[in-house]
This record gives sequence, structure tokens and C-alpha cells, in this order.
Amino acid sequence: MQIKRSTTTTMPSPTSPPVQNDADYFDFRAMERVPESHEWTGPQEYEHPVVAGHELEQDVVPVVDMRDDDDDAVAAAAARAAEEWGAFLLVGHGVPGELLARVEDQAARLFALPVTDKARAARRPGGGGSGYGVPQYLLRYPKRMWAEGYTFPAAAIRSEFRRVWPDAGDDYISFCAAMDEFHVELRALGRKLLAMFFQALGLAAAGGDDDDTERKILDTLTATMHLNMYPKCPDPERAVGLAAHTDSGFFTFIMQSPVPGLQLLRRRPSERWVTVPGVAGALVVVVGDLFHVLTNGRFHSVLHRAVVNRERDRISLPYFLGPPPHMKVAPLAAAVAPGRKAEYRAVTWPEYMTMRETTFGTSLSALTLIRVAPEEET
Ligand SMILES: C=C1C[C@]23C[C@@]1(O)CC[C@H]2[C@@]12CCC[C@@](C)(C(=O)O1)[C@H]2[C@@H]3C(=O)O
Ligand SMILES: O=C(O)CCC(=O)C(=O)O
Ligand SMILES: [Fe+2]
Repeated sequence: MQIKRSTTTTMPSPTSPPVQNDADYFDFRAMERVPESHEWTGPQEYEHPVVAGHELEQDVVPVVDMRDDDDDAVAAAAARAAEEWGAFLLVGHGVPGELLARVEDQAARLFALPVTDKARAARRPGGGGSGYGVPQYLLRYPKRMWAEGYTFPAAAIRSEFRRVWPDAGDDYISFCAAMDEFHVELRALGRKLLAMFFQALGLAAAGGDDDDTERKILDTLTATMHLNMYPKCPDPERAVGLAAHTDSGFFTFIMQSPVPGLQLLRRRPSERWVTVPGVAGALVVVVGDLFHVLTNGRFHSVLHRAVVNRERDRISLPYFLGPPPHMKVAPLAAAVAPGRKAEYRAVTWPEYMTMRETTFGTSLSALTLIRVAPEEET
């Protein structure tokens, strides 16, 4: 694969799905300045001020500690944070710190491979969205982000990474072992957190049809893993690591290296970006759009983005949890407050993703596309 310098990309039309090209295999380390292709001119939310996330009480990202013996209190704290922030830091979750460090180290090794090795595993049209390179949805933006990415289904780690390491040698074995262990731990944690959310929503006690739905959601939860590498940037003010977005699934665990970069958009009392501190051993939980739908907006998905810095590379590992592709997601009856209506139409995850693509790079929330208009409410 020939490594070329990126040229300016143009916005693809909604009818022709964007595809990666050689220009997307970009050698960030060779760059002494941010080229035009990566010069970020984001929408208006990029003008909001950035705050540190610890100076004023209103900017302190909530921390939920799972070590508390009182399960109801933990569930209530997680639900409060999901309602008020749409995100929180999770500590005391039981995933060993040693494993988190090993996973980060393995991700760093993967990204340090020559571009030609990584490009063997490039995302392919029709490849189900997995592979190395820019996630398909982000190709909708007119500019590229200052990041390398790799997406893979948690259920297919070994087959996916044979593409990078066809000889299945030691590097492959240690990489897959770390990712497998991470998946096993996070899947269990995901189920636990989901059960806690349901408990806080009063679902387990509801005794109605939702009990069945709740069980189905727990039993069929799917996991997609993604690795982000944000190389240090010669001019961080002129580039973005990951454009502002909401996650589309139920919720995401993000393991981030201690280098801060993740920011959450807070709207009240005034619009600002709050930087999530890099807390060793903590996982960030981010509520996604489909959980927003499931809870009829009680838990809200949060706009977030990743910024880059001049001094250090940053790695993050989001673990996306959501429904299986065929499952229709609609507000749970028990989550619709008395006297209120279901505010969203039922939708599958792939249907929602397709609709959402049209909103990337605009200030429109894709949730508005599935919102039931007042005159349609029954
Ligand atoms: C499960 C998924 C979530 C994701 C789309 C995907 O199918 C795999 C890539 C994920 C990612 C990572 C970068 C940001 C994001 C918005 C994107 O374009 O691709 C998320 C997607 C998401 O949460 O919708
Ligand atoms: O890098 C981060 O901390 C955020 C990553 C993220 O939001 C994503 O991949 O969806
Ligand atoms: Fe995200």
C-alpha cells in the first residue's frame, strides 16, 4: 500500500456511501504541520469554552463507586449520573488495573506497526464495518480527524487480527489474549451495569411486559470494540481527535489513557466542554442514543468529543454495548412517566445508524429523526 499525503476530501453525496482510499492511511508521525485535509473547522459547538472538570462543583464529572455494599445506592447513583450528565466515571468495577495497563500497551503496539501492516487489515466495503482506518460514518465529514482507529466485533477478535499478523506469532497471541480478557471482563460488567440501570428504573419490580423485554435485552447484548489512537499533534488547536458526537448504542465503557482528551458537552448553566480527568483504573461510562430511546429520554445521551495535544499520544478503547441488529428498540412502558407518551419510534440499531449519518457535521441530533411528532402521539 502506497502511503500518500492526504488531499482535501469532499463531502460524499447521501446516495454514494463514502469509501476509504489510500489517502486515509496517513502517517501522522511524519507531519510537521496540520495539512488542509485535517484542518478542522467544526460546527458552532467548537466555539464553546473548555473547563477542566474539577475546578467548580458544577463541572465535576460524577464518580460512581461499585464497591459500595448497598446495591440500591450504587444503582441510584449511576442512574442519577445518567440522567444529569449522560456520563460518569466508574471506579471499584473489579476489572484488574494490570489488565487495563496491558490492554493499553497492546493497543499502542498495534498502532506502532508500520502503516503497511495495519493497511492489510483495512476496512473493506461490505466488511461489516470492522478493520483498521476511519470508521465509515466519519468519512461523511469534509475533513479528516487526527486519529487512527480500529473497529472489531468482540466476538471475532482472533479472526480479525490474523489480518494484521497472518503468521499468528507471539505478538498476535499476546494482543488477542489481552483483548479477549478485556472483553470477558467488560461483557460481565456491562450486564451488571445494565441490570443496575433497570433496577434504578424500577423495571425488575414492574411485573409487566417489560420484564420480558428487559431479560431479552440483557441476554442478547452485543459488544463492539474500537481502538482509538490520537497521535500528538503539531498544532492541536487546528485539529480534532474525534468530532463531537453521541454514541448510538445503549452505553459505552471507555478505557482512556491518563492523558486527558475526552470532553463532555454540558448545556446548563451555560454551554461548555468539560474535560474528563484521566483517573487511573477508572472507566468512563457514556449513555448512547438507544438507551436514551429505551428510557424515553430519562437517561440522556451526551455529546462528547476527543481533542488532541502537542506532547503525548493518547489511546482510548471504547467498548460499545447495544442490541443485536434485528432488535427494535422503543421506549419501555415502565420508563414512560405517568401522563407522558412514548416520545420515540421503534428502530433497530442499523436503521438508526443509517439515519444518523445524514446528521454528522450538522448541529441536528439524530434523535429528532425518530421523535414522535405531537400530532402522531396516541
Ligand atoms: C458499534 C459501533 C459504534 C460506532 C459505530 C460502530 O458500528 C463501530 C464504530 C463506532 C464509532 C467509533 C467512533 C465514533 C462513532 C460515532 C463512529 O462513527 O464510529 C462510533 C459509533 C457509534 O457510537 O455510533
Ligand atoms: O477517545 C475518547 O475518549 C472518546 C472515544 C469515543 O467517544 C468513541 O470512540 O466513540
Ligand atoms: Fe463516542
